[in-house]
Amino acid sequence: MAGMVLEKWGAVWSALASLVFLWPMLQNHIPTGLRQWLTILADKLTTLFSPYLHITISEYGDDRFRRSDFFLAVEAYLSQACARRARRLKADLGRDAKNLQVSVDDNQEVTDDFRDAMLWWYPSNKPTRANFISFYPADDERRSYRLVFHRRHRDLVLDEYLPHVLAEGRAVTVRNRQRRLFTNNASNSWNPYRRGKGVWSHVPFEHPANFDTLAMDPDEKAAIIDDLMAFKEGKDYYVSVGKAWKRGYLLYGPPGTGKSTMIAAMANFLDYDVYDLELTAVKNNTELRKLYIETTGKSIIVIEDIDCSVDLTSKRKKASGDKKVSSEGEDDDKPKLPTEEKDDGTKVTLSGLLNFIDGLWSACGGERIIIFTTNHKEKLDPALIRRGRMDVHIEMSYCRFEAFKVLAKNYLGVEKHELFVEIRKLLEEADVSPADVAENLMPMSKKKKRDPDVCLAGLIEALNKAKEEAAAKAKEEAEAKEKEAAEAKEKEAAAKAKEEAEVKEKEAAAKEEAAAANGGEDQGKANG
Ligand SMILES: Nc1ncnc2c1ncn2[C@@H]1O[C@H](COP(=O)(O)OP(=O)(O)OP(=O)(O)O)[C@@H](O)[C@H]1O
Ligand SMILES: [Mg+2]
Repeated sequence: MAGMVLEKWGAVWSALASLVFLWPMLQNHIPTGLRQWLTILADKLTTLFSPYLHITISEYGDDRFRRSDFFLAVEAYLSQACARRARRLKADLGRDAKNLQVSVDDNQEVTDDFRDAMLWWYPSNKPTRANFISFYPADDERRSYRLVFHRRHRDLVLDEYLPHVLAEGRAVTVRNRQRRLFTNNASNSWNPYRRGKGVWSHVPFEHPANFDTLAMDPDEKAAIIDDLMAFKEGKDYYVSVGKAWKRGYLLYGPPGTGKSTMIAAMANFLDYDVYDLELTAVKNNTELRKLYIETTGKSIIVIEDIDCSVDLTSKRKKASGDKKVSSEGEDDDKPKLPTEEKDDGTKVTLSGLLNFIDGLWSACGGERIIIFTTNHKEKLDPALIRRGRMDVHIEMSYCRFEAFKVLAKNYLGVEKHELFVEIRKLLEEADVSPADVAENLMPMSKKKKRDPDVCLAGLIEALNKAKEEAAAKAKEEAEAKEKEAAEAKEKEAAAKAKEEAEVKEKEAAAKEEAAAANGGEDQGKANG
């Protein structure tokens, strides 16, 4: 008996299973017209009986290139502004990892009211490719939010509520923003699922540098701050002159003069994210462009030691000639690029980099600052650093007295000291980097114990040493030059003497010949 019942149910299950299995095929056999009509009918019935309207906001727009700003705003709005109304919350450490941040849990519906209108938000995760297994969820999940509301609130929602959500969401994002330091290099090594995708990985940006502690000429510093302010608030200006909202800075100078520190100070001053672009890790121009598109607005893109990253010098003709090939040449196995570039082990070309800085793509997505640093400005291709690409050239030079005063104030808390006069003189005579000066002012040994007298005396000693070394080096160089000059002179003299001897020899030979000829003539005459 039990067996019979089981058998019956078994039959029902298998019938159901085959229906489920066959449904997609059956669907194909219903004529398209009928199917459309059925869909419309179903929609009509729903609208007739359900007074609710739906709006869907999906993560990626139609272009599928960047995440939709509106989606991000909705996410922020829901996680913050509506958190109190949700039942399931999640908590995390917020900005600076100090305060707790509570937000709506994933997949939790949220109710909101706006001017007495009730609205419901439903999040959804839709896999884009159902039969594709990936360990990296962000890849094949497409998220969206659905907003449901009564149709009598239609105008209210479209005209007022959604703009309100956008504005509020953006404000929340700004408030909660933990500034980040991105790199394109780490992604290739530590996360195997992202290997080779050319995306950025990030850590919180926590560099403490700021313009107050940056040692340099006060006037130059003020000019830079002015420039940054003008940039930050210059949106309308850039629109009015028809330029992309971006600015390039070239920081050049010897090692240890504060180039990297300056970048951190700029980022802290502007409250921007930093993208540290490691050019040697970029495969080709296409990847470079991809990296650029993935950066967000309000960011500083940095390429440190640009002269060392890729050999971009003196290849411009070659590179721009190959512009088309290289910008589309993603295929690694096609040896289309010039051989010099292959030697570097990298295929980012100068033209690719120029496009990166001010090509059409560079205007996508908000304000950006691009900074190059180098120790050898003269090695760079003029095209790369011409105004318009690198708008401001900032020289970070050796420590002079004005810069020293800032360091003394930071490290020792002194603004005046009797030793300053001597230090001033020595700083004019010796080229030392701020990093060296700072090292001398930093009382690491217990003996110094932050005693300004001891530290400054130590600095004077170091400066004197640097001066002597510089003098010795200069002397050595001068001697070498002299020696070279003397050798050259000697060589010249020898060459001249040889030449003269040769000339003399030739002359003598000519004379002899003439004499011989004369002798023959005389003899002839005598014979005649
Ligand atoms: N102008 C400066 N003001 C304050 N501190 C400085 C300055 N220059 C250098 N320093 C100190 O020296 C250290 C090294 O400086 P930084 O890394 O900025 O030099 P850099 O110019 O980037 O050198 P490199 O060319 O070798 O990259 C920093 O930790 C910083 O504390
Ligand atoms: Mg540096």
